[in-house]
Amino acid sequence: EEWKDKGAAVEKRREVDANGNVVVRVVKRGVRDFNFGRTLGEGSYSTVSYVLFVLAATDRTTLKEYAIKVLDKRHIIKEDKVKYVNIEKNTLNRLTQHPGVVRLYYTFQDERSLYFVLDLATGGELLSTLKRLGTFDEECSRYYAAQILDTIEYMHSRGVIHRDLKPENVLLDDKMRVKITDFGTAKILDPPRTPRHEGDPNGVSGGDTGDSIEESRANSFVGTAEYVSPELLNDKATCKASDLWAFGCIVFQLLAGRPPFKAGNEYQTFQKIVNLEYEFPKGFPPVAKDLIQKLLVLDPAKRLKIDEIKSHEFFQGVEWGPALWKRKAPRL
Ligand SMILES: Nc1ncnc2c1ncn2[C@@H]1O[C@H](COP(=O)(O)OP(=O)(O)OP(=O)(O)O)[C@@H](O)[C@H]1O
Ligand SMILES: O=C(O)C[C@H](Cc1nc2cc(Cl)cc(Cl)c2[nH]1)c1ccc(Cl)cc1
Repeated sequence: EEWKDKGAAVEKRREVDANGNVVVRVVKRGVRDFNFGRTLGEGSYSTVSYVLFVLAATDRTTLKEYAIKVLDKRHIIKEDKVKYVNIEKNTLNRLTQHPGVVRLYYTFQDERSLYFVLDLATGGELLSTLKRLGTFDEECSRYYAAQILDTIEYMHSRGVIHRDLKPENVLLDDKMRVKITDFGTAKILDPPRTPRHEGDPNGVSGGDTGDSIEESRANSFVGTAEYVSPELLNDKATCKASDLWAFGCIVFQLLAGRPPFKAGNEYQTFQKIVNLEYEFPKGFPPVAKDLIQKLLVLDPAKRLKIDEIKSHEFFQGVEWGPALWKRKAPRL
């Protein structure tokens, strides 16, 4: 069927030419500029998912490989998800300078679909690797946890709270390096319009701080049960520390092979979270246990900050910054 390409995206690239002059190359891309290949994944077609599928695709001009996420316009409008799509686009456009975030190159549309052209993460989901191996040893856990934490630090520095961090949303590239995805439910902390009252270390924004309807709708979002923070359950508030609660759950899960809070149904899982009901399996490494106990703290203001986590004994010997992304992934 002829895909009449309506809105090609335009990307401006600054390059240096043979004579050393900086030139700005305008790159226009649409559906017809790609050869579409294998299916990488299907949208979960759960309530939030408006994703039809994610396909591998090759740029016909540069032969570079991408992942192209195809969204169904009709479904988005019917499910009233326009806001999520535009949050995903705006968030990804703010997070372009870090190896740990799936990079967005172009967006375009035709009459039926919207397209996100993204980094291709050929290593699949961290969750799949974890399920295959059962648990990670300490060295592997440290490597993946460090890259995830470094990426969370970058997101927060750009005023973005992910709000749905979980092993399914941590993809791996061809060098088994972390690529965090799924920003449709992220929160962008725009510069405070009104002076926030003291004691808001992380700019907590909740339904009752007089947020606009839009924001309170965004706050009506609840992440994935096992990783939801107590503050979201108690007062519908999300803050940067909520991502660090999820981080604590992920570190636990890498070493234990299961998340700390898991019950027969969502309601029971939520009960365990707000009552901090979890226990470590026998033989759980004590240093990791100490770190997790300082992350899975009910009061978000009392949770370790990112700098304190980076200097925790669990990350002893980890070289933070660019070096972290140059080292070879430990053999799983
Ligand atoms: N950049 C990518 N590279 C490779 N595979 C990807 C990429 N983005 C997504 N996928 C695969 O496609 C699947 C669906 O994509 P995505 O998670 O964005 O949609 P979704 O509707 O949010 O799905 P879910 O709700 O299951 O997370 C993912 O589970 C992942 O396996
Ligand atoms: O910002 C842009 O580039 C323009 C559009 C904005 C936009 N146009 C839309 C049309 C529909 Cl039907 C639904 C949504 Cl969410 C839409 N969002 C756009 C196009 C593609 C993608 Cl992936 C996101 C947003």
